[in-house]
Amino acid sequence: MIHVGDQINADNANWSFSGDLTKHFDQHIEKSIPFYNASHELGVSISDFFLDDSSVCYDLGCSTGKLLTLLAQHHQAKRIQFIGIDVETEMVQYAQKSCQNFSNVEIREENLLEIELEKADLIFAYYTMQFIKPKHRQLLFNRIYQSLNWGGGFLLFEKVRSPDARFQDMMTTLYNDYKLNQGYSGDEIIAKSRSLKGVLEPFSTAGNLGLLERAGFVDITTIMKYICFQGFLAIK
Ligand SMILES: C[S@@+](CC[C@H](N)C(=O)[O-])C[C@H]1O[C@@H](n2cnc3c(N)ncnc32)[C@H](O)[C@@H]1O
Repeated sequence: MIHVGDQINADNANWSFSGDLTKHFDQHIEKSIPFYNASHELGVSISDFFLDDSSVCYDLGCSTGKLLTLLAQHHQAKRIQFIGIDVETEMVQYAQKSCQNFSNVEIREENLLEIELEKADLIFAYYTMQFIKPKHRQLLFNRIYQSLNWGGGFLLFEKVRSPDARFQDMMTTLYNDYKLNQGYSGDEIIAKSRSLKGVLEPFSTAGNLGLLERAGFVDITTIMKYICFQGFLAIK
């Protein structure tokens, strides 16, 4: 029997990266995040400044392994060790398949909150930290800083909140327009934002800079910004 409110509650605060989403994930994220492919391409170009033959490079929250395949292709001639980490079994299995032709790419099923990171020259976290509970987030930024070699880079892409309510209203409206233009219906947009309650928790630009600085980063720049999406490059 269906009770009043069942439908409303079905999509409330229950977003998950598991199950069927994996198969459509790349299409879904490309449609949902402006300049998503461009942000990957930029990351690959920037990696030239940090990676050499002996480097370790992490992709934290690697999902389907798309960025790792681009990186591994780009650096084919080098013996870089690429490590992707994701907590969702289906994502990990999908990523392992996508990356199976690259012997130097390893995908690990691990919770970022429970692992030790090896010394690395470059760490990517694209739209992942926003899913780490705020109470744990600083700890993870600290670990990222500690695991980087001196001169190593951290590429962080996040959805960001605005510095005040007027800007936030504008950005929400602009982003809703963007999603409508991408073919999402109003119902789909509302259902997704309801499902993300308490799961996706974006910080503002200043909030992210605070996390980076408290972790120890001094040299930080913005490499991309569009509506409510921002890419930061921090160098140790
Ligand atoms: C928005 S997706 C990341 C997209 C991906 N980085 C890309 O560039 O296409 C967020 C990913 O982070 C993973 N994730 C969330 N919390 C995690 C955690 N505690 N440990 C490991 N992975 C986590 C999710 O399973 C999901 O695959």
